[in-house]
Amino acid sequence: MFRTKLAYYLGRFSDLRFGRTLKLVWSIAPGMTVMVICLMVASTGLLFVSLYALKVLVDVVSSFEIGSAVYRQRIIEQVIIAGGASVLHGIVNSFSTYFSELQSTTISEKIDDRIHRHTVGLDMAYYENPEYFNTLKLAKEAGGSRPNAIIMGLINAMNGGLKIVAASTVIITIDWRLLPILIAFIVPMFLVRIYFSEKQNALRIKNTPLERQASYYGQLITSEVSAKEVRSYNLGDYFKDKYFGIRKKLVAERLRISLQSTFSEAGLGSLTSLSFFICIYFIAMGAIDGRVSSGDIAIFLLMFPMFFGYLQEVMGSITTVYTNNIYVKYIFDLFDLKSELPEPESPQPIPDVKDGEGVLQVENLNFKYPHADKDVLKDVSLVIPQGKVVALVGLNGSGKSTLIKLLARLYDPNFGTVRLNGVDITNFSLAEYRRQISIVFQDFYKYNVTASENIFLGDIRRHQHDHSDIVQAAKQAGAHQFVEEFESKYDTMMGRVFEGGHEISIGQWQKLATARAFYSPARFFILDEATSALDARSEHSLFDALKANLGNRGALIISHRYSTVKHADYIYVLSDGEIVQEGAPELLAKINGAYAELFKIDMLQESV
Ligand SMILES: Nc1ncnc2c1ncn2[C@@H]1O[C@H](COP(=O)(O)OP(=O)(O)OP(=O)(O)O)[C@@H](O)[C@H]1O
Repeated sequence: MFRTKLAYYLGRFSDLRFGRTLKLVWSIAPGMTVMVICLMVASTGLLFVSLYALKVLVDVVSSFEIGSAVYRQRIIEQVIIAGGASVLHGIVNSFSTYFSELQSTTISEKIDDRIHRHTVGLDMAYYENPEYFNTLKLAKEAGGSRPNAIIMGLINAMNGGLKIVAASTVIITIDWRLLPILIAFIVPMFLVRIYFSEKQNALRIKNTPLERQASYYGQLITSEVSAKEVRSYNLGDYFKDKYFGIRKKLVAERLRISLQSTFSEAGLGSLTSLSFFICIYFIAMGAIDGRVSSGDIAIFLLMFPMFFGYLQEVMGSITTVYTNNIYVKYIFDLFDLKSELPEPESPQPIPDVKDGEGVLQVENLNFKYPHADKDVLKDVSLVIPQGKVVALVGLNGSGKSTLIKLLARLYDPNFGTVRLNGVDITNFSLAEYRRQISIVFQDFYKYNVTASENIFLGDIRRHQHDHSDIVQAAKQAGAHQFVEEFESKYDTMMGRVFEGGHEISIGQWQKLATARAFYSPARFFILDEATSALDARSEHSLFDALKANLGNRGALIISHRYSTVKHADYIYVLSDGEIVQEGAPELLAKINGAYAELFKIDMLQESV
């Protein structure tokens, strides 16, 4: 039984990702790592020089001969060596601590940066997958400290090993039998610690989905996004109970293992005292036989707690390496995830066409969400020419927003093609293509930054905030007037998350999001219910501005409002993922089809 467990844990060691972790850390801070190792070795060396000088000092004192000048000289020498080495040890130790902290901070910041960079590069399909969120959570938790903890664990284990070798040499000179006694009593403690550390880690990993659930409920209680609903429906206690229900279960499981571990440690701890007295027995016998000097006894009494401490240091470091390795796996698992949207090896430039001839085109598109079982889009084809406003209408769930995600290349279709100016968009670099399309999403994001920056985010490649363009975009989107009314105008912080911020209405947020899209250099605008929160006058002005400033750009608008879509140049009607009708608005209004069915009531009201 014990052998099977041992084989299991040793097997887990062979699974360590030292190579990859070392490479990762080395690529980030090579010089600093060398420096930390050198300082640690120097500090250990100095400690033992000081200890050895002390032992010699005790031996010299115990072989005391009154009035001997040589004797006096030797005492002074040993005191100077021991004192000097001890002072230097303290200084080197302080620098070693500082450089270790510097190294670990640099490494965790850089790994955190890599995790964020990698995550941003992953495509939307991962956001459909709870497994991905588990990996991301564990990787983010691990990223800050664990790779460095492995390296520090390895360095500490080496350093502790050095100290043990040095201390063993001293102990062996007293009586060689002391060493196997000490080791035999301490190794079981090491194995027990690894065993419980493994148990705690396995529990953490098993409970990650539950932890995510608990933190989701925690967020519902504390986040500003849910604050209104939680209060108006009195959901605070309801979610709090769910949150604490899960937390209670998680804490109870963790504490149960901690208690088992405490019992085992208490039992094994008494073995340590036993080992001390067995050693004392051998030393006392040695003293009677004249093999052990007073210096030996003094140094053993000094050495025993130190030796025990070093062994613990090594055991602790190996446990640290072992534990952290389990979590580091998730960083590498995350780094190994690749975007499933292929980028061409040599991307084509976006083709320029004559004014007014550019076109964004969808051909026979079929699409099913990953993990879903039915097609959301079926054989969809449509054309958005430059200089025109095209509308896409349909009932809730008919597939309009999904089509936009494909136009933004957040997903690739299962079948069919999206073309820009005649070229399949998979031939362009993803970033370059996405620059051609600016979208106001139905669930656009409210950035708590200044009004100016909210718009600037539409084209961050312009290195400096081009204020006149920002104002122009705000005017087109109808945002200029309300921004100008703030004391700090465009420098006013939006939202209430940060000091001095101003909350604005949902319609005003929507105008800022639309200004962001207008600020971008895109050739096509896509507005997914971008006017849903606008009052009738603002909506009318927005479309006037859109048409007036469209120039050679094309626009696709999605709306459930007749007042919006009736001004489009061309309309597509989507029903259950299929285009069921298309044509000019006035034409469709006359035909008794899906379009007329959608806007029957609006049309009637208008004709009254
Ligand atoms: N991430 C997803 N994974 C699986 N199915 C999805 C996902 N997002 C949307 N769907 C499904 O795809 C279908 C189309 O959704 P979509 O959001 O495109 O509709 P829509 O026409 O934009 O609706 P609305 O007018 O309500 O905005 C719906 O049946 C929806 O349940």
